Amino acid sequence: MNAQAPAPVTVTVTGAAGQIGYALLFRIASGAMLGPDVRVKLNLLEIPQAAQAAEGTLLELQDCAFPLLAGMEVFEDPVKAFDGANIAMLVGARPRGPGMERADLLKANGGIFSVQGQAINAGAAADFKAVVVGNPANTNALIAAAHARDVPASRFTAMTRLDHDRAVAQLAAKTGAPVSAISNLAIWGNHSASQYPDITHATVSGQPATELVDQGWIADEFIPRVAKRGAEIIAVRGGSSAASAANAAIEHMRLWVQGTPAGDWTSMAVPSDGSYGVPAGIVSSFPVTTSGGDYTIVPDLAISEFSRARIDASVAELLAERDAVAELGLF
Ligand SMILES: NC(=O)C1=CN([C@@H]2O[C@H](COP(=O)(O)OP(=O)(O)OC[C@H]3O[C@@H](n4cnc5c(N)ncnc54)[C@H](O)[C@@H]3O)[C@@H](O)[C@H]2O)C=CC1
Ligand SMILES: O=C([O-])CC(=O)C(=O)O
Repeated sequence: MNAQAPAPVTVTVTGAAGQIGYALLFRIASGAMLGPDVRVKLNLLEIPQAAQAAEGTLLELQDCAFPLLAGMEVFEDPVKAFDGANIAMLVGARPRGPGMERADLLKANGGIFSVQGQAINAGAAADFKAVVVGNPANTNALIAAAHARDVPASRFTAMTRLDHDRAVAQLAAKTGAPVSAISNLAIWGNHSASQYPDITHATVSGQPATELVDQGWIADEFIPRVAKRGAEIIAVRGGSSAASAANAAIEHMRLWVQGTPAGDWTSMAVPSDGSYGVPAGIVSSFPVTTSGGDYTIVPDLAISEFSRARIDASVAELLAERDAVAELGLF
């Protein structure tokens, strides 16, 4: 090893023993997220009941002999797990159990994300960046940011790249074009069934997507199919999306760190700056471009009446979630 090689990037992964964690860790260690020349140190955070399973995953990571993997450790203490973290993949969350109301779910996850926000505040690196995958992802990001007072809220984002990829794949299947021909598709709002997958600015091989599909398909098939795809996967697979969610988390962070390609954007849920009438502070999905490790909400897009109504409906749901966690004293 060259003595002057840059220090490895510390990536903290929560919920490391879960199904998304298992699909995520090996690809991060292989260089798929940060590039083929960037060494990584993996900090795996789990609850005590799952820490042994995470230790087992470490053994398998060791057995891969990844040249870029500079260290790895399992933690049960969030303060230790986030100490020096450059990047956090916040996957671990409490799933909805039998008889749990929405407020119970928000409360259980609010407890997790407030503690993790405090731990991030205590010791994360100056260039810290987080993507929240664990549901309800947008509101969990809001809670974590609120408890990390010294870290800019803009560093806490939530994942809607899976929705973005699902939408690209559906549009490709409908038009018969390869996925690589599709650009400028956007997801707005919440990572929930209220999200708005928007093809009004999308192109397929340079041609406006709206010239290739009819409005009936967009409203009655495309939007509900993408928005309810998580439930469709659960119904067909018998378990929630795992490898596709891990892939999207890698893409989210890869694009944030390495930049979006010229002429295209990605979708990320980020704290609103008031753009497009989305109240400031709400963690809502927008089309964003990225460069030099920063992101920018794409400005000045024309928003049709059809789009406006759908963005507003999803934002209303986010405001209701924010009010619910505020009532619980979590935000
Ligand atoms: N944003 C998105 O597009 C998607 C989000 N999800 C969400 O991702 C989350 C994880 O999904 P899976 O991996 O399938 O679930 P899973 O149940 O297989 O794994 C979750 C893991 O998190 C751990 N965990 C729970 N509390 C923790 C804490 N306080 N600290 C550290 N770890 C903790 C559990 O022990 C478990 O190992 C779920 O909330 C799921 O709804 C899933 C798919 C897509
Ligand atoms: O729907 C779920 O429970 C998991 C999820 O967030 C998705 O697949 O988009």
